[in-house]
Amino acid sequence: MEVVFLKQLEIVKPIEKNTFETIANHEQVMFCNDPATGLQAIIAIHDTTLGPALGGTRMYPYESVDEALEDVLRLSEGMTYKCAASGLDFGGGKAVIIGDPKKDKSPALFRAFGQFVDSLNGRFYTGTDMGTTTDDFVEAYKETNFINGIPEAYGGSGDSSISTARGVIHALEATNEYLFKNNDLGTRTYAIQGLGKVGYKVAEQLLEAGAQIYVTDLNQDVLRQIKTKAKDTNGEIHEVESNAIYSTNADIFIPCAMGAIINDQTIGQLKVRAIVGSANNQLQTLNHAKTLHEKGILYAPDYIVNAGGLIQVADELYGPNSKRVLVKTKAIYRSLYDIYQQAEMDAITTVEAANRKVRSVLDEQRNRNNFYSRKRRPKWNIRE
Ligand SMILES: NC(=O)C1=CN([C@@H]2O[C@H](COP(=O)(O)OP(=O)(O)OC[C@H]3O[C@@H](n4cnc5c(N)ncnc54)[C@H](O)[C@@H]3O)[C@@H](O)[C@H]2O)C=CC1
Ligand SMILES: O=C(O)CCC(=O)C(=O)O
Repeated sequence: MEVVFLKQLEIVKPIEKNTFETIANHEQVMFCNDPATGLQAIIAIHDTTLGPALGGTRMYPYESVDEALEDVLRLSEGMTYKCAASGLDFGGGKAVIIGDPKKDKSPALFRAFGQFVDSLNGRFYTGTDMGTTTDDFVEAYKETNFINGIPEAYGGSGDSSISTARGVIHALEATNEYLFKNNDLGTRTYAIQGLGKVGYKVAEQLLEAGAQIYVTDLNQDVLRQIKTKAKDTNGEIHEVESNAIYSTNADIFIPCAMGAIINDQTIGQLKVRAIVGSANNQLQTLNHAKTLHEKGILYAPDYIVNAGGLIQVADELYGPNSKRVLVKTKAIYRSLYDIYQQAEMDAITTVEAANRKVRSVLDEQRNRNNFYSRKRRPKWNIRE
């Protein structure tokens, strides 16, 4: 027996310390592999202090597993902050599927993904993000109840990007009020990067308010559509080249595409007074918040601005109620305005002011997580 035991020990690989160091801030990371459908996905659960992890699933043609892992770790951590700052009883999680959303999708792939989500038995709820749509999650929903942001016809609350865009609009109003003492959207100019599910709706609402907007997207179809739309409004639209968006002479930059776009290469080009967008993880590093502060550019922390969709999909688990979602999304205005004021008062960056708020919410819940409180956590209306 002893020999067998030793032999077993010999074949056990040494613990890959670096992998654990990489995920050191996270509670759990799950690699999902289904050769039959080609599914390769990573689910990251950052922190469940406030409740089960919640966060969308992104599909993107990552060049390597390391790149996908880095993205999902950053995104899931951001969700912990977003849930805490929005006063939601959920923790931070996110998933990424490695693949090209234009070529690699199939109903079977999303059903397989749904099975992996189900295996977490309610530790993780998910729905759409960049590269995925509500239709994809109708497939996943066939395999698990832990899906949100599905169409109304399936008992869900529908497209969450509508609420995200609404939240961005409230954040723009709060920023205009803070900077210009006038929250009228139509009197300002805006540079929008990305006219996808969120950016397009923001652009539409700004045009309807009579604003002048500069837009860029890699997709020519959406550019054509928004220009046609502009003709029916009092607004004005100008298309700019992809990289020229950073140096556009506008009042506010609205990033609605990829993360890490505020970096050493772009920061020096910015001419705007503020950055207020939906993209997750806009700052490449925390140091970039300091640089923006020093340059006098007001930065609206992304996880405050883009919380509308999260508010909607989290609310769905109490039974969809669009009026309640509207009220909660409107609170983004006050929350952001308070962060601007707090940062000014304490002479800190807006990111630090928002992070302090998050830390106090998490600490408060940790104190409450005692022997008695565990049983009293909210019960969600999970669809059968
Ligand atoms: N959909 C939602 O409700 C939420 C989205 N977000 C974040 O907001 C951002 C946008 O999300 P969605 O609109 O859902 O994504 P989407 O995939 O529908 O749209 C992204 C758009 O950006 C364009 N794009 C990509 N790279 C670009 C570049 N370099 N220059 C210009 N345009 C570029 C794409 O062509 C596409 O039209 C993402 O960072 C996402 O994580 C955050 C919270 C909720
Ligand atoms: O907006 C959603 O559908 C889910 C929330 C989320 O993943 C996000 O806010 O990034």
